[in-house]
Amino acid sequence: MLATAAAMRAMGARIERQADGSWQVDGVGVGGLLQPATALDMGNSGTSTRLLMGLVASHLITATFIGDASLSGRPMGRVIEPLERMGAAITASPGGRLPLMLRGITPAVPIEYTLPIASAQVKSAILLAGLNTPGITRVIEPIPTRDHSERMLAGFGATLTVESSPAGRIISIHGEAELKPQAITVPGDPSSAAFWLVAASIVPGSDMIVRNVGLNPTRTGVIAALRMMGADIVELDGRTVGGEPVADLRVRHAPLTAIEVPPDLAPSMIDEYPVLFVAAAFATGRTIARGAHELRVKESDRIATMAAALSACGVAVTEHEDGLSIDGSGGDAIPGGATIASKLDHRIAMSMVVAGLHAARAVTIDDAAPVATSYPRFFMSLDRLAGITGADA
Ligand SMILES: O=C(O)C1=C[C@@H](OP(=O)(O)O)[C@@H](O)[C@H](O)C1
Ligand SMILES: C=C(OP(=O)(O)O)C(=O)O
Repeated sequence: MLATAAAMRAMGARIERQADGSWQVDGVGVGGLLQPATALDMGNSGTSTRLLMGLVASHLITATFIGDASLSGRPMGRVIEPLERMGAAITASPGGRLPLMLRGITPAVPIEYTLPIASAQVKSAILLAGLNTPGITRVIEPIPTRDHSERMLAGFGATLTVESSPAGRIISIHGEAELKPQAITVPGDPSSAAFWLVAASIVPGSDMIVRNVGLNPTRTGVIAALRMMGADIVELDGRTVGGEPVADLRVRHAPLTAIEVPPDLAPSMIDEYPVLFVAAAFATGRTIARGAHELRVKESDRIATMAAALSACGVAVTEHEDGLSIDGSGGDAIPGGATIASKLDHRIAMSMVVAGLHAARAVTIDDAAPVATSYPRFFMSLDRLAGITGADA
């Protein structure tokens, strides 16, 4: 969030954090990002990088995108290819990686693009480029991915249509519409909630309510998988917030049973595999999760990193090219007693903290700073759950 705000400011947008914690953005209008920005430091965030590349692509801006060691190793070819088709000129480091320089163009060329991989980031990058592109820019997604961008763009008044077809979902955006300012309440992130759902499921005696969890159906794969394993998760007070379904979730400790995780859940739980692997480490039997090759190109190689982390804690893990098989403890504490390399990956750090909540010996994370990437208050919430006085969540 902070990296995105800084990058947007560098391009002329006025973005301020308010005293009540909300963000105020004074828009410059579609097409109005006029200031050339030299280096945009995107920190650790692939989403921010890929979406901003899309936004810049249809503006007369030349920007250099840089990031930390993790982000600099991640593939950007997936957005470079469609954005070049729209007319942007992009010079990337070998392998289509950061640092890269992107020269946007106005007017850009509208394209029709079928996503070769299920990626909401690629879809959103193209739609954002399409906002300032004359004509209709179209994305076809054979496998549905999270649809927050479509909901948000429609809510801001973009002319956007979504149709189903035999080829998949077709999302069309008509360029050059003016967007209307809005006040938006952002629901709680289901990816962050997943840590507490697993924590309560594995720690005996737990009974927890996680408030304000976004339950967009394109994001709820982890809840479906945990329920298949026997997790006791109940939705309370279902409502709509910011155009998204939201509920409070009550989760109680429950014995978990191993499953074969259906591969078609992958797009709706891609960021939750690390913590699902932790749940599997406490289940009875062997959990098999395959079809999640995309995990290899996240903040770290999440298949290899989680295999190493769980093995170090005494869990029997078999690594596959596209996932893991994990033999669970049957609900007992895992041995623990290891220092985990989080590899600049927030989800690894938080997942292994959760694993440490029911371990015979301490689980130590070598570097917990990356947690701030997606959940700066994670440790405050944890302290509050543990009843540590003065904690705030
Ligand atoms: O659109 C988004 O905000 C995201 C989409 C996902 O990436 P892909 O859809 O590219 O897999 C996800 O892994 C990432 O953490 C956030
Ligand atoms: C936030 C995440 O990813 P990205 O860096 O791709 O935005 C994530 O994978 O959890």
